[in-house]
Amino acid sequence: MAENFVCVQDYEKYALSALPKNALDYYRSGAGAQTTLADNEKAFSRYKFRPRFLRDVSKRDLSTIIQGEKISIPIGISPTAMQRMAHPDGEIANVKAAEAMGTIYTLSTLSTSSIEEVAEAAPNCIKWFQLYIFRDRNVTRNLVMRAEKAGFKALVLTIDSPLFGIRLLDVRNQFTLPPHLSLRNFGNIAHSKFDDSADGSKLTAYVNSLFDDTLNWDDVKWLKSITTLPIILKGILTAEDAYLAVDSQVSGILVSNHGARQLDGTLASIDALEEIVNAVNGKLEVYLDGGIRDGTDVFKALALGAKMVFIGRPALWGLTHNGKEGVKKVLNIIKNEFDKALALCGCCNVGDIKRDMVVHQSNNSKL
Ligand SMILES: Cc1cc2nc3c(=O)[nH]c(=O)nc-3n(C[C@H](O)[C@H](O)[C@H](O)COP(=O)(O)O)c2cc1C
Ligand SMILES: CCCCCCC(=O)C(=O)O
Repeated sequence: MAENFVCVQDYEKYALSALPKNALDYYRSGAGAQTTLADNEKAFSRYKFRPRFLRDVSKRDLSTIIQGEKISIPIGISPTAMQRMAHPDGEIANVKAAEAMGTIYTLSTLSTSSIEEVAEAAPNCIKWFQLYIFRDRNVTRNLVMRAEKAGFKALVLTIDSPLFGIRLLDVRNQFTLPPHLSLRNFGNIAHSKFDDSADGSKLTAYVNSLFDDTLNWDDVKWLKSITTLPIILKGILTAEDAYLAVDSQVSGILVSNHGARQLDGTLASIDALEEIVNAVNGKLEVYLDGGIRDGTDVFKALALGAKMVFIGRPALWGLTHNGKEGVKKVLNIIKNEFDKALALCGCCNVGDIKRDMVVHQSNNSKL
């Protein structure tokens, strides 16, 4: 019963019991030994609050401005591929939930609903389109043109995936897309299906055959030259790359380790955040995803300098339970927890959140 679901973990537990193994393992797994997967969540608990009191927190406002657009909560949806494995309505349910909550939805290139279907389902949602760069640049160019035409407001270029991370569960399961589903952005062309004769994960074979592992900063320039949409670089984990992002005049950085699915052993994304925030020094907006499971995590990320956060798996768990309503409920749970954390730290809005309201447990004398 959804009424008994009071936290993200309740939805996760349900998904673990309800999803077929092929889909569940694909959604939940991380790369290699999955140390970063665990750390993405655990790392948040190493940051402690320094709450302020006696500040009248009776009137609160959770809204914020992102890329010039007002959103109701600083919690959006990150791109996750193939959402119809979780629920028959897949991306359509997810984007409608984001629309109902007044926040941003990011559609994956590898979606099981097309750009146009998603745009039509939620015309009032602020939608971003996540891009992978294909060897055949015309494929990517065509996706960009379609996203622009369909009213998407930004392009999220994933830079951490020139090739596919090793996810052992997918290799063992020989992961593939169920036969009734396809990658809907590619119509009937070969790109819409995996090659089932390949060994191991069929997604690995797909990516290796079509994605461009020569991806480099010139491709960012190229992308800028073919679009007027703001470009967000997803996957930056170091100050060095953050400086290059500023130089390349993109509009934002999403600090992310791809939900720990690409390279095991990177920093948890919350631990990488501050170095990047300091490097960009306000020259572009910085966001974070990875391991957000609770509204207190949202507060900590904002205190460390993120303008907003995004969730990947929690939305998939909500979707698995009951489509749009499940995702809405997950967003509402995190929203409510964030609202309480805000008030209990002495803040009325996101602008009140200050760096010194959070301290790393290893560093509590050096604020
Ligand atoms: C099942 C799954 C599929 C994903 N697919 C994509 C994708 O297509 N493009 C992309 O840039 N990131 C993808 N990601 C990474 C997410 O955008 C995001 O970075 C990550 O899920 C955030 O971590 P979280 O799941 O702990 O919230 C995927 C993640 C998962 C779990
Ligand atoms: C090169 C990585 C492509 C992975 C495609 C989907 C995705 O991002 C994920 O499974 O994670």
